[in-house]
Amino acid sequence: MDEPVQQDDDDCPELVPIENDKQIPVTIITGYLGAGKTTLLNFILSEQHNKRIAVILNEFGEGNALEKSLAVSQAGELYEEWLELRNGCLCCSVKDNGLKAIENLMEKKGKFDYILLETTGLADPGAVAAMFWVDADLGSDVYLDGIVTVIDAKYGLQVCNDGCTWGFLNRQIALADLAIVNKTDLVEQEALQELRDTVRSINGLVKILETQKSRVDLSEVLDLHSFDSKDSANYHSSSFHIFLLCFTKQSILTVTFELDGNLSEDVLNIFVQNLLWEKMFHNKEGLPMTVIRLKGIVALAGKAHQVMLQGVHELYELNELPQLWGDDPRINRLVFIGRNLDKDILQEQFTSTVVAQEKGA
Ligand SMILES: Nc1nc2c(ncn2[C@@H]2O[C@H](COP(=O)(O)OP(=O)(O)OP(=O)(O)O)[C@@H](O)[C@H]2O)c(=O)[nH]1
Ligand SMILES: [Zn+2]
Repeated sequence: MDEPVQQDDDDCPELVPIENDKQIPVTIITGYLGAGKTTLLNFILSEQHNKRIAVILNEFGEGNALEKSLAVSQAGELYEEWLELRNGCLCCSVKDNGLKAIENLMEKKGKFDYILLETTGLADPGAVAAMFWVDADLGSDVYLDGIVTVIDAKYGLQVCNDGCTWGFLNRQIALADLAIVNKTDLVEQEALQELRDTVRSINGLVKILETQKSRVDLSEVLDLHSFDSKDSANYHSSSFHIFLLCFTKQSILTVTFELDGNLSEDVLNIFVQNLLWEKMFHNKEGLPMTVIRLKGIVALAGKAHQVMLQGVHELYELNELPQLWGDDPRINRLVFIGRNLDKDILQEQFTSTVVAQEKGA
């Protein structure tokens, strides 16, 4: 039976929305820096699903413009809203921004029937998920369908065992309904088994899938209804309570800069290898800069297309994008996330090696 529809007195008749009392499922996609979240999101969007899917990206640091352009360039005409985290501390900032983003989405309700929310690699999914619980009490238009945590098969264990970052991934695994162990092409069976055991030891209930390029069967990811029963709701909200404790990002910093001009691919490779492999650059305290995640759009000499730079720990790749520079200024935009980063030194190194060499050539 239909519930009586409540209407405001001052509603103009023609503005009354088409009745749509169906709640929209939200899947939270979480996982450490560079694990393959955006790859999963793009894979879901490109698969046959007969759903109109909205995407919300959760932002860490200052790399907004770049994150946006990366998402747009990869996923084409998807609809986006942005969650911005000013200081990187989710529990302090996600709630208001998050609800606002959802409200904005709600205004466009009817245009889509599923929401995918990618959190930053340093997000506490508990804080993000709790946002939906709060709202659920108020009779929300959305419901949390499930939390999916993407884990890097190569670097997952390293992160798990590293005291500094231990917390992020463990929280992400602890709260997951589904764990996707991605990048299985980069590891041997033995390492994979060790990772599986670690995931299982953190979360005894989680379903574990193994993927390359985050290719999953959509039925394993969407419409999980993980939180449907009251019992599981109670179980989860009590864990949210624990995970909502405020924690800082410790020494992980984001550095972004933009520089115009064409870069030589060879010299760029040398810079990236010096940074990621040789750990050649140091901050003012003399500590080596360690990059966990590197992203960029670069203009390579002689190339009409934009080129995307992607790095995760020591691995990196350069890929030509479909986008042409055209009349746009050829500006290189770079985002570095890691420890002991110093913007001035990094930018100066980049300029003196990559940009200067190119100019001198
Ligand atoms: N070798 C290999 N690389 C992969 C695989 N899946 C994704 N990648 C690469 O890993 C890098 C990071 O992928 P993203 O999907 O951007 O990772 P993310 O988790 O969204 O990254 P952040 O949002 O920055 O935390 C990209 O260069 C991908 O091409 C995989 O199965 N194997
Ligand atoms: Zn991403």
